[in-house]
Amino acid sequence: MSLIALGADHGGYALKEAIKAHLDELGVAYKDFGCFSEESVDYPDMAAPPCEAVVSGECSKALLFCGTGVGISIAANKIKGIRACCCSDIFSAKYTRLHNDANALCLGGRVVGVGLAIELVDVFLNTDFEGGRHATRIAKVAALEEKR
Ligand SMILES: O=C(CO)[C@H](O)[C@H](O)COP(=O)(O)O
Repeated sequence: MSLIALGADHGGYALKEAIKAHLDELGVAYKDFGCFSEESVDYPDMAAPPCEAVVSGECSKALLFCGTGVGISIAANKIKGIRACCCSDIFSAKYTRLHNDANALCLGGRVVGVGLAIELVDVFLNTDFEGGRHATRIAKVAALEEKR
């Protein structure tokens, strides 16, 4: 598995650290774009560097964390080429890969526990895009980006 980009604000910092320990156990390589403490930071600032690493091809996917997972997903989805999904259930984490080819998973450190977060990350990282009719729809999403 290629390099995974990690990013978090202070509300997601502790969960990011827990997921790093899990990725270490699995031997999955990652690049941590911060934050590096629970000092307050702004989630748009923390979303941009890992998402840009995905868009540039340096990293294959991003795992993003804030308090709810929502703010950092909103910010991530402003970056051209990013398809970010905020998930707290396994079905959505699986289908956002199968149908949406999501390249960023956003988790809420104040919403999900470590055990569920690990399962969400595992299904997200290990599920491939189905393509076919879904590729047509992804192309239409990309066309919407071009209109901005
Ligand atoms: O979840 C978030 C964004 O969606 C942030 O982590 C949350 O808003 C931070 O809140 P506070 O500054 O009160 O710690």
